[in-house]
Order: sequence, then C-alpha cells, then structure tokens
Amino acid sequence: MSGATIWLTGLPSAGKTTIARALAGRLRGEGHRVEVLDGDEIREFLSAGLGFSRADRDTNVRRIGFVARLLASHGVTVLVPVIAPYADTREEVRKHHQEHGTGYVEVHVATPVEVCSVRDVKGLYARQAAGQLSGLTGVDDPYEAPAEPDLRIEAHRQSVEESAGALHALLTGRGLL
Ligand SMILES: Nc1ncnc2c1ncn2[C@@H]1O[C@H](COP(=O)(O)OS(=O)(=O)O)[C@@H](OP(=O)(O)O)[C@H]1O
Ligand SMILES: Nc1ncnc2c1ncn2[C@@H]1O[C@H](COP(=O)(O)OP(=O)(O)O)[C@@H](O)[C@H]1O
Repeated sequence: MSGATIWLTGLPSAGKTTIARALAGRLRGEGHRVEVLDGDEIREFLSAGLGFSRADRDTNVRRIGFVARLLASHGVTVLVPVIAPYADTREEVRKHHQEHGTGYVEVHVATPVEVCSVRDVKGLYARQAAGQLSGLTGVDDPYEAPAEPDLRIEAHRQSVEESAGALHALLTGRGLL
C-alpha cells in the first residue's frame, strides 16, 4: 500500500482518460485503492471558474498536484489524466511530491495532433477549425511535450490494454504498487 501519483499528460483526445480508467479498473481488481482525478470533474468542482489562460491552467495543475499528493501519501494510487501543458508547472508538481517523499510518475500520452483531431471526442478541434474556439492546446495554444517522461505511450500504435499494461509494469518495477 505505497501510494503514488501517476500524471498522464498529453493533448485533448490523446487517450489520457481512457488509459487511466483502464488501469484504474485493473488496479481496483487487484485490491489497490485508486482515484482518478479527471480534468473535467476537477474543473466542475475544485477549479470551478478557471479558464484556459496560462495562469488558470497553472493554478489548476498546482491544485490537482496538491490534492493528488495528499491522497497518494495516504496509500492511494492517484491517476491524473490532465493536459498540464507547461513543463515548468509539471516540474513543480514533481518537486512537491519529492519534498514529501511521495512517489510520482510522469507519463506522456504521445498521440500526434493529427490523430487527436480525428478522434476529437468533445468536438474541440472541429470548433477550433470553424473559428468558434481559440486557445486549443496543441493547435493554437502551447503544449510543451515532456523531454524525459518516466514513460512515453504511443497510444496511436497500441491498444488501450497494452498501454495500461505498460504503465502497470512500470509501477510494479518501481515498487509503487
Ligand atoms: N482551449 C482548450 N484547450 C485545451 N482543452 C480544452 C480547451 N477548452 C476546453 N478544453 C477541455 O478541457 C478539458 C480539461 O482540461 P485540463 O484541466 O486537463 O487542462 S489544463 O491542464 O488545465 O490545461 C480537456 O479535457 P481532455 O480532452 O480530456 O484533455 C479539454 O477537453
Ligand atoms: N489505442 C488507443 N488508446 C487510447 N484511446 C484510444 C485508442 N484508440 C482509440 N481511442 C479512443 O480515443 C479517445 C480518447 O479520448 P480520451 O481518453 O477522453 O482522451 P483525453 O482524456 O486524452 O482527452 C477515446 O474515445 C478512445 O476510445
């Protein structure tokens, strides 16, 4: 019952939530305590009122990092499928975990924007293309891809089960389960 935060960063529609939920199901079946801090749910409650400016995204990511660390330090495996587009802010969250001696793993769900924009789960890419939305991560807003993530998942080249399996193997190898 070690507890850790697993942050899945990547573009909208990359597969962050799908992979997190698949891994969460598997971990629960194995008897682990698991929470998925879903970006949309967080923005409805913990981060209600925040938008998508750099300052608001940073505030959102710091809040989520704080809550994830609290849960993880109590033995929960916390899966965080949240874009977190800025490298500095992701690094802050990693340091916050290190300072408290809490496990932290950064996973880059590296689906290319060409694939994400076809999947377009919430229609955001279409709305951006139609001029109805601006500031979409990876299109007309920055996404700083992690240079050295703990794991990079090519979610356009493998199944959800394979991606969840690769992450499970990493966590096991690091003694985080
Ligand atoms: N402009 C813009 N850019 C990026 N994403 C947008 C935007 N507007 C709405 N959305 C939707 O908001 C979802 C949650 O974003 P996050 O909290 O994960 O993003 S962030 O880390 O604060 O940048 C995010 O969810 P996912 O698609 O699951 O990644 C988007 O669907
Ligand atoms: N190999 C794959 N891995 C992950 N998701 C996939 C894959 N193939 C297709 N998909 C689909 O892509 C979409 C990804 O959406 P979602 O998980 O909500 O992305 P995100 O949370 O990154 O915005 C889902 O509809 C999922 O079923």
